[in-house]
Amino acid sequence: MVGKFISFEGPEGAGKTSVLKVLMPRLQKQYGSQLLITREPGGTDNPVAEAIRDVVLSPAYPTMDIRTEALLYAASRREHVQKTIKPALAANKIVLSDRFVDSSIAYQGAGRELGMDNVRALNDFALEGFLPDCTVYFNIRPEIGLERIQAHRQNEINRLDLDSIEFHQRVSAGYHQLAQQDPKRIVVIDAEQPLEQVIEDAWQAVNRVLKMEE
Ligand SMILES: Nc1ncnc2c1ncn2[C@@H]1O[C@H](COP(=O)(O)OP(=O)(O)OP(=O)(O)O)[C@@H](O)[C@H]1O
Ligand SMILES: Cc1cn([C@H]2C[C@H](O)[C@@H](COP(=O)(O)O)O2)c(=O)[nH]c1=O
Repeated sequence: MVGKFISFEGPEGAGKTSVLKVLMPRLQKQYGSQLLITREPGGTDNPVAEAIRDVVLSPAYPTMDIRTEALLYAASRREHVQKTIKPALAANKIVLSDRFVDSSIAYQGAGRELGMDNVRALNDFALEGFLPDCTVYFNIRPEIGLERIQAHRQNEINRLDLDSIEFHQRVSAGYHQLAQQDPKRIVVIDAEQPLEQVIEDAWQAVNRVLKMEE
């Protein structure tokens, strides 16, 4: 098996974490220690990236400058790629990340209106051309995702969950633009379906990539 890097993307409450919880044991059964599940901001066993996560998601800094925020995400991603993702791929592991660079282009570029191309350029500096082999995009109307979060997660709302519906609509439009621009990499699944069906669609998308070079 050759190393593969897959990212999950989508607006708040799209179901990425719920799906990962189910896919993780299935994939572990098949690939054992060759599987690495990670997330952004931050990253598995990556203290620097996790420290940046604590700052960038903290509700303690509601007035953080939006360029500072974009730079922090990119810095955390650089550390994640260099110290966690690339070494795992070099060891032929499968790396599955809950969010990656498309989150920055959609949230900071489109949502915060820094410009998708500007945020892409910032991240090009951090990533030096590195991208996932496949990105599974959980497509959901932002209102539905936010409703799910409000219903289930009253106690763990982060700073971005508190942004306006207009912000989340711009994020969603940004993701749609990304999916149109890169249909070979970004697989769109309907995240408004019942969870069991979303799990199945994500499973198919992941397996399509993993089976390619077996
Ligand atoms: N297909 C679904 N139908 C109904 N409810 C769902 C579905 N998928 C997830 N949920 C519920 O929606 C809430 C948010 O799901 P989850 O945390 O998995 O989303 P997420 O994409 O990881 O969100 P975030 O990026 O904001 O952390 C959870 O309470 C979960 O139980
Ligand atoms: C990687 C990344 C993330 N974000 C935002 C998106 C979410 O609101 C939070 C992450 O928490 P979740 O539980 O995964 O939803 O961070 C962002 O704005 N930009 C990024 O690059």
